[in-house]
Amino acid sequence: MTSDVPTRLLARTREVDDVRSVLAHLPAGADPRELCSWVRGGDGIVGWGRVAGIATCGDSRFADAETWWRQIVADAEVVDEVDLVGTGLVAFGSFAYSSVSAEQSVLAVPRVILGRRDGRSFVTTVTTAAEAERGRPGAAGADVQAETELPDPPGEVSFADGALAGPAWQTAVAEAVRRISAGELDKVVLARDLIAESESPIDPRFLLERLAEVYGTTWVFAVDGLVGATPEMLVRLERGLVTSRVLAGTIRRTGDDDRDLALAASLAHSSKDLEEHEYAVASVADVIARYCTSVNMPETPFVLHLPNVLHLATDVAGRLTNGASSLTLAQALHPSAAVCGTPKPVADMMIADLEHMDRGRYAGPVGWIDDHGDGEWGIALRSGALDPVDPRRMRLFAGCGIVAGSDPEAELAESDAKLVPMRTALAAPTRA
Ligand SMILES: C=C(O[C@@H]1C=C(C(=O)O)C=C[C@H]1O)C(=O)O
Repeated sequence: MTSDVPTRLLARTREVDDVRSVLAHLPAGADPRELCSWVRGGDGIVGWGRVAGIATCGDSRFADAETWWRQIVADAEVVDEVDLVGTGLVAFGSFAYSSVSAEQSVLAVPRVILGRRDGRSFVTTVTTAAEAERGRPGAAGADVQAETELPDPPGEVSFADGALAGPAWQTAVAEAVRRISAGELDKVVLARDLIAESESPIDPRFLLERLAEVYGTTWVFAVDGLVGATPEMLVRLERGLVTSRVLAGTIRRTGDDDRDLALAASLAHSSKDLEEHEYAVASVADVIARYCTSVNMPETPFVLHLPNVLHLATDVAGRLTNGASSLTLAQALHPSAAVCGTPKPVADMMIADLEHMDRGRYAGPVGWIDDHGDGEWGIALRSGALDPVDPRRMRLFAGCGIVAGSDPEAELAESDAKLVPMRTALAAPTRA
């Protein structure tokens, strides 16, 4: 575990003239790994620079981050003149899927956070007390920079198989179906990766802009080089209200609206997809019920329309009873059956056995937490991880829930559809 605990953080949030787009203000030339984003449909927060952070791994990764954050908050001086979601002292975070992952989980406090909500914009500046004593500007309130130039595209991009080529991954899916039919487990989510290689370094700002343009109903995120547009909210905690959006059960869109409507109706009645969905909802509802009263869980899912796919979706809500933070809730909910399976321990072993890769931070919680413990943690799906050494390389991921009725060829096609957001953000038109 590495953490740089500065003396004491000073944070100040103030209202600024409404910015058209927070993403457009991410500065060019900043360290790409220090760019942070959590934006949906024009609202959200972005950050840059890093004033404090922790990197940790293993079983204790969530607890390490939570302990560190509590200390930072306890020592900090926060002046929040705005009091909206995302104001005050905020850390962005991204956690490895597995406790045995080689990848570090991170929580980072940017030097500047720019946010927008319901037409109001704000900026939070953070410095250390030591810097403030030396007269470094920051907490006193830096001006919001002008919108930056549109970032450069990464040029020609090629895609290569990651751990498993398509046919080998289909064999893994077939083996999972066999084990499910033999009664070893009910559901497992199997993922695959693709390696993207571009002509020039990949600027996360370019990807974020493109993802936000097309996938406006998703949460467009970046934390420490992990970039994506997730439609799945693991947990949001806002003033005691806990909400979660569970997705599982997917159909690819055709591009023909009439046909897509018919597909949506068939998805809502597909017993294979409804079964897959039920496992995921049960895994989330069980945990929410442990932390909340007044749990609200609709009996039937709705169909969520995204530009590339349709998902079965259920929104679960409850009122927090015990003062847990959003990060504690994320830890308790991770991994849900939407990205792991049922029962979890068997599914996790099967994932390690059949995927032949380290998921890194893909499918782990990604989001932010504030000084009250409120925050939003999505599941890092439809995403890619910038290579820490080579800025022209990125690893893209996609996975599918496998149940007894799954067909390996259809699952491969579904995983391809889930790779579309990142592939098209990187390069248009895509080429294999
Ligand atoms: C695992 C992924 O997506 C998850 C799996 C789904 C499914 O199998 O139907 C749907 C949404 C997500 O919960 C992914 O996008 O990589």
